[in-house]
Amino acid sequence: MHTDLDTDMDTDTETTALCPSGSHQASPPGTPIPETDATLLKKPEKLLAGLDRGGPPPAPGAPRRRGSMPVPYKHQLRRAQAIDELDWPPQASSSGSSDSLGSGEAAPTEQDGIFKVMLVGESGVGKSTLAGTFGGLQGDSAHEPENPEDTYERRIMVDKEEVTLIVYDIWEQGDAGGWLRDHCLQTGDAFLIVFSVTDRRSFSKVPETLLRLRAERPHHDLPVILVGNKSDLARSREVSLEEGRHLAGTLSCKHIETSAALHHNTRELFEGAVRQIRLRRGRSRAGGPRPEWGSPDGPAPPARRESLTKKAKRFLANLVPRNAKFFKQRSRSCHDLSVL
Ligand SMILES: Nc1nc2c(ncn2[C@@H]2O[C@H](COP(=O)(O)OP(=O)(O)OP(=O)(O)O)[C@@H](O)[C@H]2O)c(=O)[nH]1
Repeated sequence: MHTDLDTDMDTDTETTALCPSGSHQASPPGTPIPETDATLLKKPEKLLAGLDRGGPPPAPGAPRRRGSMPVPYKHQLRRAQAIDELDWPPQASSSGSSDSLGSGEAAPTEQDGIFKVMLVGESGVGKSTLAGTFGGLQGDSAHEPENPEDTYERRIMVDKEEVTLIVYDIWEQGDAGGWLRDHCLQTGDAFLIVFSVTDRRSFSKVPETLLRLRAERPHHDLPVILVGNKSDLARSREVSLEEGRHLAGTLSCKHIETSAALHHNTRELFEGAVRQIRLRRGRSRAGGPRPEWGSPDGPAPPARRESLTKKAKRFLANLVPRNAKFFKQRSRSCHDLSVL
């Protein structure tokens, strides 16, 4: 059982700094900052603003969102969906700000300092609790936060560089979540697919979620981290560490186990997500070495006419690298979030 509270993001002022809401100014190193300084985006408008920050202008001809449309807030999702599905068609995959990450285009903008991380996964695996630990709430398995938020924004130091990390906990299960789920998949710079190590079903859903993600953003080299949460519940464990790592290796993802309740590895997780995004941004800016088209790390080949069956076959083949040596390398490093 892990009880290493040193990993608590909120207590480490040496590498983690917060700033007052909206100011985005770095705090001097070592300055203790109260939890309330974490920027909590409470208003739905802010959720949208965060999602769209630095995003592209709407595509010409795309229908504008009506002012009367209910905001896409977790708790208003059913209403939003009932209004009009066409109100927000998914953006063309090549146009999103995040989408340029894996395209190999060097376009450094202010967006470079903003990292959008999406928590996805089955219900009850601990997404909100993880988000809460990032946002400065106490992860306590005995108490649900009274007003859990959906989005948390903080300025943090990662490898001596300050970044704005926005963590979204907006993933919804079932039909009701369709609209927001699609937007979530289109917007994230990195994805944390959370499962509970005490719930094998949540683990078995991981490949499906990843397939969906990669299908949604086929041209992009998206960082994905499989997060085995609730590692503190040793006696109820149904998924071993090895199984988690093996799946991550097979799917060419990263893997980490966390306990949101004990704040174990939560800081490593969020900092690791930032590093994974940075590594890809750096690679695309440096112009190489880029992964080959169609490799699990790389973008898909340029558009060409291809039958659906061929596309599906190519997509599935990409999930499991053919080269055994490559596969071994990937498997070995899946738990190291500071390397590609
Ligand atoms: N023991 C333990 N309990 C946890 C941990 N993380 C979350 N929980 C508990 O698991 C339950 C579900 O956690 P949530 O954070 O609500 O899970 P979720 O994935 O956000 O669930 P949905 O909102 O339904 O999608 C809560 O009772 C949490 O307190 C953990 O690391 N260890």
